[in-house]
Amino acid sequence: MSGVDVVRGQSHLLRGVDWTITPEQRWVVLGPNGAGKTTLLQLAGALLHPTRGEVQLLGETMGAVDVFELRPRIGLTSAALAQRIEPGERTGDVVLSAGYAIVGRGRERYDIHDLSRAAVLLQQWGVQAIAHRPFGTLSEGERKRVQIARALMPDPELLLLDEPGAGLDLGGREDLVSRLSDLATYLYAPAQVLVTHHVEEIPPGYTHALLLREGAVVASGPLSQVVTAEALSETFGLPLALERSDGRYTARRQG
Ligand SMILES: Nc1ncnc2c1ncn2[C@@H]1O[C@H](COP(=O)(O)OP(=O)(O)OP(=O)(O)O)[C@@H](O)[C@H]1O
Repeated sequence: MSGVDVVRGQSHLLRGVDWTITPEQRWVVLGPNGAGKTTLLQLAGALLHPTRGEVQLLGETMGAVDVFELRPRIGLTSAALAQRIEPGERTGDVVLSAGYAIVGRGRERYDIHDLSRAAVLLQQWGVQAIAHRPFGTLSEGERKRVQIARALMPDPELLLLDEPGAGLDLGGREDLVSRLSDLATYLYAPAQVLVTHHVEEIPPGYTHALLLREGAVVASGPLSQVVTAEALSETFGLPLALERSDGRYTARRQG
């Protein structure tokens, strides 16, 4: 992204964003409510065009490419997408049908490669035992893992995760962080962007961070240089103390 603005009416949702992601990088995007994180992810997911500036995705320039060709190359999970999944849909089919970029299993034909890839992903994300159950009967943690398995099904080149830790209990969060950490360090995994409000959710193995406040980038670059008490305090607008131990971060208000 180069000099990107997103403007709606009088509001600047994003202003002057410059951001480059290379395939081996794993980025965390941090910022308070309303900072523009979801808007940034929609740009990265070819779901939104910038008002000004240029967005290049997977070698294509937005505005000069058919977004319907680009979108299957990008895996995305978000609360908005999760709401579109039919509660009665069989969990295994939620993952399987992603190969066709549809929600729910229709009359498509799945070959043995689709079926075995879905089976591997269900197993990797710990939801194989509940693959027969309707999606609506799953816990929040199980749903989050199914959505990530679904996003990975088309073997995307870029994986975008919008607040996958939201609504999870401590055990669910820790399980998710550890699975995301495994995915981050897997050599053939896609480039990854994880949006979160909480430094506790940064998976070990993530390499870079972008901090957003009021639509503007406060800092971006290698994780250890960007996720600092000073930069986080500026981003969230309150004095914060930060600790790092075994690759995990914790933050609390200072004073
Ligand atoms: N179509 C729109 N018109 C006007 N303002 C909008 C529009 N869409 C989003 N906004 C505003 O833009 C700002 C950024 O929204 P966005 O959802 O990107 O933030 P966010 O960082 O993801 O927030 P949260 O952490 O609460 O999910 C918010 O103040 C939101 O109200």
